[in-house]
Amino acid sequence: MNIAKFQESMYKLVVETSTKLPKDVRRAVLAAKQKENAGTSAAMSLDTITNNIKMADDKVSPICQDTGLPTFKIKTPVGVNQLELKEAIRNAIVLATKEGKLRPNSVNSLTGENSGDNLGAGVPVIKFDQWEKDYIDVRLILKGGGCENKNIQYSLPCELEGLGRAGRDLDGIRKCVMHSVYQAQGQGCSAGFIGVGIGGDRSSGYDLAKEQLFRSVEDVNPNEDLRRLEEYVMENANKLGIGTMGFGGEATLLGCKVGVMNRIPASFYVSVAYNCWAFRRLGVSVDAASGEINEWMYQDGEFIDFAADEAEKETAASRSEDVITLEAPITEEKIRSLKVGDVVQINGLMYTGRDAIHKYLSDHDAPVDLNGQVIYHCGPVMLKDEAGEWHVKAAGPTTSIREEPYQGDIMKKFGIRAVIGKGGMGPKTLAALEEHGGVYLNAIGGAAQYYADCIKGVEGVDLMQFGIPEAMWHLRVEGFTAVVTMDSHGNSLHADVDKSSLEKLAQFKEPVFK
Ligand SMILES: O=C(O)C[C@H](O)C(=O)O
Ligand code: SF4
Repeated sequence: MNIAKFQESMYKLVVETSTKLPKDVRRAVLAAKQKENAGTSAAMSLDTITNNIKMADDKVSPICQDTGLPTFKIKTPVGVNQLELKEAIRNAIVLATKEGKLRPNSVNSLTGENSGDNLGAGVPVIKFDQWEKDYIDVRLILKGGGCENKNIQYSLPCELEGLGRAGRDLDGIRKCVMHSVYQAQGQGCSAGFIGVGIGGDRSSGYDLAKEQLFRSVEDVNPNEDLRRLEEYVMENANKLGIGTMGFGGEATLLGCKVGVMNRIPASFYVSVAYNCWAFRRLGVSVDAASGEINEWMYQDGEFIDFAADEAEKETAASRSEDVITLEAPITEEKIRSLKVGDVVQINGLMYTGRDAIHKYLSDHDAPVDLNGQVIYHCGPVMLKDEAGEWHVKAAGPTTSIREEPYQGDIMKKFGIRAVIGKGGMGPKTLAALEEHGGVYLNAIGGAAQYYADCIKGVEGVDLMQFGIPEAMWHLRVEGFTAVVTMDSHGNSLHADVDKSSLEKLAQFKEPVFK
């Protein structure tokens, strides 16, 4: 085996997976776009998403800033040295991180230290199997944290909100799968894809669910019951009205793949792996002697370019005359004039802050004056040039709900007027927005290239001890578009969509599969 060539092939696989969505996924995104109603927030989000896909293609830059937990599944002919392959993959990952194709994403779970190169205990995940064929099959998935957090495992029988009892049969499974889409709301950057694993134990059930994400979006399940289930879920989950980013709308689910394995008598698990629209998984077959790529997987059929009429166009929102401009410091009066549904464009400074910063700010002073300022829930991909200047390579929003325990208190403590993130926040933050005069702005999750393009300068950074994604970056932006989804008058689009989708979920209570 030419191991240097193999390493080069793995580097190509990593870069391609991070920067270019596969053909089957692109077709699913296009189909969603075609059924969304023009002029809605969901349609605007899909425009931003397709612009972003195109920008990532052109710049060979990460589609989304979150590299996820890189997971490789490899099949080798008998006799291939797997240790050697592992080392080559680790080298390829380090190189791709250095070049800004991946975000340094490997964090010591006890100390919080970011290794900086995407290596660390158990990371990346590399799983081997042997087979009788004479070539190597390597599949890679980069599944981000926001959608990973929306995975769910059901133990049957159980009671499900909206759907009642789910028993140990196909109809109980159907209810779990419908519920899994409801509970994700927009937080995993819907419209998403789900892999479902029926049976196994808690760990093999999730493995089976994730395995389904390696199927082509367009394949047909050879098991007749599972085919019916997949089709049922695709048809009906899209009636829940959750829509892209949870803004409400027609496209909630882009793919559903179900697999089954045996279980033991006492356990009956249904495990669901949720993947965002930025469904980055690819595969290659590699020649076992030369180490070269023979073939790319998931790349049959038509390539949707999202080009020409889309890429050059600004988003629907930024063309609209109703866009409200915000520039920090923002007054309370201005914030109180905003209401749910307003589209805003931010110019000027904003500060990133996510998990580590929120915890830090809850019991420390802020390193900068945050009065009237904007906090962006974002962990960007950053690169330093030779002159020591920082550049933003990808910078979409992160899931805001993780900051729910801190957000309201921090806004009041420091006088912050606006927070930007995705997926919305809960009742504690909503109450604080009303009391203090604050607003929650929902940016388009995964649109890391689109937002990186709005960032015109990096003016500083604080708290670098938390690592690149968690530091407080001072960003100068222009035309940064987001939607008001929680205002200072007690309104939350997220609470409304949750409520209406729960009502819709209840339509699916009656048995379907006998
Ligand atoms: O870590 C991130 O950048 C974001 C994460 O993928 C998320 O969806 O919240
Ligand atoms: S930010 Fe959204 S698109 Fe990116 S990995 Fe997280 S869930 Fe996926």
